[in-house]
Amino acid sequence: MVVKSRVLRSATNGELHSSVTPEEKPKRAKVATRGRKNVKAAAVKGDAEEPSPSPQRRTSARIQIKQLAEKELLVRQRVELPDETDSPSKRTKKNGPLRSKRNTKSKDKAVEDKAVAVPVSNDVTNSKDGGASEPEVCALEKSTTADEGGLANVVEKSDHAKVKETLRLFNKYYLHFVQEEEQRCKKAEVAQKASKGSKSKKVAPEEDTKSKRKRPDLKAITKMMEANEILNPEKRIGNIPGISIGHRFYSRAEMVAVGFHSHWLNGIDYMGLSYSKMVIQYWAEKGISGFTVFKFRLRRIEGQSLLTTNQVQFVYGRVPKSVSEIRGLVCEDITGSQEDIPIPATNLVDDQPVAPTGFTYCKSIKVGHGVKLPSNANGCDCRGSCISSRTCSCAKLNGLDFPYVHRDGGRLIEAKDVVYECGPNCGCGPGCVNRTSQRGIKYRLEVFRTPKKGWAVRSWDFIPSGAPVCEYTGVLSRTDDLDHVSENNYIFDIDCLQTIRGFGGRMRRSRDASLLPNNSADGIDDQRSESVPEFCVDACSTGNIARFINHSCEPNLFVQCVLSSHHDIKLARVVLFAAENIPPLQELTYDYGYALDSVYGSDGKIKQMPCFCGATECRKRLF
Ligand SMILES: C[S@@+](CC[C@H](N)C(=O)[O-])C[C@H]1O[C@@H](n2cnc3c(N)ncnc32)[C@H](O)[C@@H]1O
Repeated sequence: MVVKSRVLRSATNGELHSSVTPEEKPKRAKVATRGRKNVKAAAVKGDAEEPSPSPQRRTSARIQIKQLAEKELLVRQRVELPDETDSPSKRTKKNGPLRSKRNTKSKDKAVEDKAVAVPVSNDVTNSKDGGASEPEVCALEKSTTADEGGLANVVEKSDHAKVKETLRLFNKYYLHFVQEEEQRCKKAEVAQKASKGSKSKKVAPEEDTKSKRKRPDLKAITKMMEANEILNPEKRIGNIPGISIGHRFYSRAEMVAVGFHSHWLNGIDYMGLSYSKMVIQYWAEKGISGFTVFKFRLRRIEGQSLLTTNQVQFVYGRVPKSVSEIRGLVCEDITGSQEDIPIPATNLVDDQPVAPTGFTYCKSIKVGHGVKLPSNANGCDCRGSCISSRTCSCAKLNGLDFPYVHRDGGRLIEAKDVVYECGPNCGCGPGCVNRTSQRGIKYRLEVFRTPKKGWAVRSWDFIPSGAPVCEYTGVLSRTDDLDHVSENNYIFDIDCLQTIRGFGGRMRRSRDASLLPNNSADGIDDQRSESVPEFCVDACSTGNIARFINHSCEPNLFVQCVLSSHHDIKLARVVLFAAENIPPLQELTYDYGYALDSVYGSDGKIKQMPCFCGATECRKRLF
């Protein structure tokens, strides 16, 4: 059997809610907010301070406006905004039709309406750069669906897919703007150095660029608002389709992207009086640190099931703090110290737990018999680190840009046909951003035993979208040479051309302007008939952690062909990247990319293998 490469697909499942019945209030209200980390917004602060049963204190409209303005000012001091004097109304106008529509009720109008604030949102003080900060766990309730099959399933399926797609789109925009920001900073740095050298005080880079500065996450959100790409733009009370309990958001902006928050800044949102029947009671109190704390007593929506602490906090389990804490440890390091970070194996499944055996760990590709690697390509002339995409010849191959951003040790901005990295003949050093996938494994991975899929892989660390996880290593072989092998579950065909063209039901990638140095896009299409992969990586007897990564119909990794030393796409390196923000302990998976009924046994009959990925959109078969 052949394990084939694949591209990303869609998301996780579920729905949510935010209310509690008055009787259940003290316990569950606490649960509902405790899962949300990094929470300093007024509504959530209320969590730390048990809602008081004392008489309700109403706050006048004037005071409410003042408090909101104070809060906004406070937040604006903590995050860098492009124009310090911009008023909220001015910003609304800038943000396009959708934003305008959603903000048609200004704060003043809300107060006129005697609007009831609803704690749709939480933290107002996210990380300064808006990047992957502390995750925010969805502490909301999964609603029960009366009809578990048929149509209901279809609706649910597409909701989850939409959430996943929206978050991926957001992360793509986000990384594009991160790149823009990194380039701006670099320019400013260079200009500053130049101005230090010269006596004239003509350049004031900080001042010069300050007006252009804006957080990449906010830019991404603005872009999505302008393009009407925000999911669930209408405010609502109750569950948001496609988001399950325990879903982790990694920035406030992600929550805005899926419609969980309607504003990236405000901690508390409001809805008109018509919704007042949902809020039993609200009041304001002085919190322990002097802030005004708004508290809300919400009514549980009819039919909504109970929410438990487990659902909110322990969806993925607990990350061990040391080797002694690892349950079911069967091997301390399957890599035999080859990787910088040990990879333990655990087995809590078998009665007599054993470690993975039958292979030799090898962190890099071994060139097999009958395979000759092409000579190294000419490199770029950059020094130290590649900075200018206009002068770096490797950047030119990537469509006149670097495919990675520096953030988090290097993240791929988006999946590409091929990524051209700097190689042995390049003038830059190992720290160059365009060598991101060559730096080895940087997350704490674990091989663990599953009941139905054999071994599997997960990470103890959060993995941000676009981060390289590992290369698929093994013996680089000719596919013809392995044709006679009947049972080998660890062969990865190097089928970049199929990936590029979207063959076999695969998602076609957006065409890269600079595709291959000597091949036009048409040239690649011409090779359609010759697209049977000539080479593969066989990880059966020799391989690395990638050989343990299972297939999923809704994967969180994607396969990226990378060329770093030579430029022969038939022998490209196969690297697995995070397709989305991956929370700790979630199984790492990619789509093996089999077309159904495409695998034949030695008897000439179609072979089938059941899929146990457990995804809502599972095809039920691997092939
Ligand atoms: C590359 S190996 C993955 C690691 C493997 N689970 C192991 O124990 O070594 C591929 C094999 O894992 C199993 N596998 C992977 N994903 C699966 C899935 N979604 N459902 C069922 N089996 C799966 C199949 O036996 C497949 O041929």
